[in-house]
Amino acid sequence: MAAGGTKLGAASQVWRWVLANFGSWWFLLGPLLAAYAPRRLFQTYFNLFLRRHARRLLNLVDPYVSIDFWEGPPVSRYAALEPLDSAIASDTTFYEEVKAYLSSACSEQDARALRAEGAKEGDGLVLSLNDGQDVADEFRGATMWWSSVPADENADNDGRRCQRLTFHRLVVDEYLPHVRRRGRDILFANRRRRLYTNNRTSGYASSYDKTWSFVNLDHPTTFDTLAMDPARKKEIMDDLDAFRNNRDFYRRTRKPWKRGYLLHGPPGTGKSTMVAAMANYLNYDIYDVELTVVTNNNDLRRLLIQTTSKSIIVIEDIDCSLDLTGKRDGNKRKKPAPTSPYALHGGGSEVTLSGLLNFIDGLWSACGGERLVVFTTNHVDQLDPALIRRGRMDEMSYCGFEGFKTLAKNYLDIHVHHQLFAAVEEQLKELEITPADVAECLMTAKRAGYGEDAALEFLVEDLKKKGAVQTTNESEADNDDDDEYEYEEDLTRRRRRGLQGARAHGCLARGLCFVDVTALASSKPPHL
Ligand SMILES: Nc1ncnc2c1ncn2[C@@H]1O[C@H](COP(=O)(O)OP(=O)(O)OP(=O)(O)O)[C@@H](O)[C@H]1O
Ligand SMILES: [Mg+2]
Repeated sequence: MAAGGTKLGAASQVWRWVLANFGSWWFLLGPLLAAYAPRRLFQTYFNLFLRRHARRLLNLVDPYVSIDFWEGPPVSRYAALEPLDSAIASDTTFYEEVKAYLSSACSEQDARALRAEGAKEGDGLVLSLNDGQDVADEFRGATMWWSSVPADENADNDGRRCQRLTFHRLVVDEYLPHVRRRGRDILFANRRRRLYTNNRTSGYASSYDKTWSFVNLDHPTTFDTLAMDPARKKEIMDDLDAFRNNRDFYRRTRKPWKRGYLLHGPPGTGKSTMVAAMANYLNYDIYDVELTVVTNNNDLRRLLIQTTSKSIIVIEDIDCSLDLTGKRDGNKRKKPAPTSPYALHGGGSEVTLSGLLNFIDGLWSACGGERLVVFTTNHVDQLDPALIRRGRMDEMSYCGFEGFKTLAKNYLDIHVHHQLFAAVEEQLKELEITPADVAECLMTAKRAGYGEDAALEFLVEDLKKKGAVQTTNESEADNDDDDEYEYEEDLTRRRRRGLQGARAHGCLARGLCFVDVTALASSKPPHL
């Protein structure tokens, strides 16, 4: 934004006012003409002749045009200049985008009379021009003038307010999309984030069905409080940054702007926590898709098409919700058990993983959205390798010593080294334990009112006990492996073992891994 816009504009403002009102000077003749000519004749004369000539004269000397942006639904033809690819675009108007854009202009300018309003969502303040004020905005070397039109000038428009842009007509096609994008970013940053969940679908599309319900998202987890190896954490954050900042790359390569993750690991290793950290880091909404209440691929399509940009679409426990064989030749799912949620629809859900991936690739190639798709599972080995080419896979041992240090900071407020850390490190080397279990242990110590030393001693003792249980469980597991392989039985058995192991004894944690679901993100920015 150019500084000193009001000074620069004073002379030219007067001159523009004179020119802009030139046509209406002829109106001074109005009373005379009205006295001696019939009223209709006078009006025709005024409209067809004087105004047209005044306009021509004005065009000769003034290369500027102006556009008014009215409060309310979009009124300018420029509203359709680019696709509505923002989460807030669907429920905001061009006027609001302009106002948000000008709020940043106003705070940088020396405009003297501003109007402050609370943002529609969130706790932010939106500053806007007070009536009669103006600011100048510098864009690619050209100056744009914004002014707030006084309410009484808009008497014929239901008292709605209006922001007026005066500009050189050559730059409008680039400038207005820039204003919209920047305005949307500001509105987006000020909004309250949401956690959406899908409602049960009826099996046939109806305009009365409410597809998504939401609550405000207020999850405290950030990457700072996430217990994992710092180097891996940084890699993931860099990956997210690269995704967010590579809009042009995705546009240039005609790839849908999306990225897929598969988070897998035993219960309690932090998969859901990671999704919350991602949402907080990117400032995205979360769409938590419950596939078991989606009847078929049509309903799924309807669901996904209503998600907005800048969002994370999460499908938890795909091993429990989808046909994981990846077969593309029809529905190969086993007949659901009577107690299964699929049975609720009579014929069972027809949604398949391959159908989902195909749809996501196909449809979202057509809409330029900014979306992360995250799958979670406890049984990654059940996925068809053809569906998941492991372009990038980081395995992390869940509660490594570095992860533990984060938990010690979160739960015991220990920010520097402690003498008992060495003992904890020693135990963690021997033991595969989930952060959830370490966190639970520290919480127990906290609830008992232990100080730092006592809490860490309690943890070391607990880890020793869990180490002993883990050794026993592992030898049992070796015996189990000799059994004949049966998918259904194995799934149940391993789930039971996983719950007992990870939740009760903290064992068998092999770590959360990040795998690119390359069917979702078949093209990556070159630097990744
Ligand atoms: N890496 C971690 N960092 C910090 N806290 C963690 C981490 N992992 C787990 N926790 C704690 O354990 C709790 C359970 O973790 P979470 O629900 O994310 O596990 P999950 O892997 O999604 O388990 P499930 O497979 O059962 O869904 C969380 O509320 C959090 O407090
Ligand atoms: Mg979870």
